[in-house]
Amino acid sequence: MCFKHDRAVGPLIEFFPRYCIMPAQIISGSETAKAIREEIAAEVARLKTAHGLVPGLVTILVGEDPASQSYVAAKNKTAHALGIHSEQVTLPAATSEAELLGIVADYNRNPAIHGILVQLPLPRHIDEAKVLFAIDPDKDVDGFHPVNVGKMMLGERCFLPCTPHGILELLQRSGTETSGAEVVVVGRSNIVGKPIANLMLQKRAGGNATVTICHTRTRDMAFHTRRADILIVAAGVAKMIKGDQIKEGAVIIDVGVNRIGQTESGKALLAGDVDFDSVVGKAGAITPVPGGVGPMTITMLMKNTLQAAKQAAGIE
Ligand SMILES: Nc1nc2c(c(=O)[nH]1)N[C@@H](CN(C=O)c1ccc(C(=O)N[C@@H](CCC(=O)O)C(=O)O)cc1)CN2
Repeated sequence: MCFKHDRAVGPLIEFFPRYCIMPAQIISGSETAKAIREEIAAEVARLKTAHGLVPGLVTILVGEDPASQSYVAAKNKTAHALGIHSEQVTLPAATSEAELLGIVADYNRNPAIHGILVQLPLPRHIDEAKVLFAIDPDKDVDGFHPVNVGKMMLGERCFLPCTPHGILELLQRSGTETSGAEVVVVGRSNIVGKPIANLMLQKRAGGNATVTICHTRTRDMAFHTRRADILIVAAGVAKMIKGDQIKEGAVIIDVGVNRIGQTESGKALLAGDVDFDSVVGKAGAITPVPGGVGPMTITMLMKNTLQAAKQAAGIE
């Protein structure tokens, strides 16, 4: 016997026999993001009244990738809704590396802009590292500059990359105990896999866990994923983790946003890196896609922009 992952059935659970499959708790990124955004909006309003300070963000988009266009639009819309000044620079795909570096240099000098975000991926002819390294580390609200990456590794105060930062918040606010837990990260990207593994390891960042990182060359992936109390999947492969690859009661953080088709109304049909339907009856808790980690990424960008503005103004 089984039933849907509908929280409305919660009160009925005690009447079900023990062999019933309990659905996982849904860790809602949309709800958590909403709560954090309210906190940010309140602080932005306070800064304006008390200090005449308005945090400023610039988003730079090169090319016409539809997903990137929608993420950048969402970033600007969210900034606006929270009272953060935002500017969008949209450049053709043929923009040269030198032109882009020139624009970054201009914003490095612009006192009204506290945060600079260059949307990734960049067209192939542009050296991504060169552009990210050109951003002033004090305005690097993506947390991708080596100064911030190094500080993060050392547990120093810095801008944390937005997706891993969002995952930390989701774990903390959902009451997930990470200290001493077996955490398995699937994926080793610079944006998610490497930083979240590092943060989960660190005592200071709140992780304090035992961490394993799996990747495309890992020989027996399921051997590792089945040991995880907390499984974080950022592999970019739709539905790759199935129910038989996880431990009963594990907390599953699904970072994947894969476009697997279209709905009847023409909207993109999304799937995570985790096969939600086969996992939800076995996991203790899970983030959905959409509505899980994604909304947290944009929210933590706003939090970093607020932090950048306060640091620039010398406000604690
Ligand atoms: N400069 C950066 N580039 C990229 C980053 C980043 O953090 N900085 N991360 C990703 C893309 N990304 C933000 O830019 C991002 C991805 C997904 C979402 C999101 O809200 N997803 C929704 C679904 C939205 C949809 O319909 O596609 C969800 O999961 O609910 C936000 C931001 C790569 N590039």
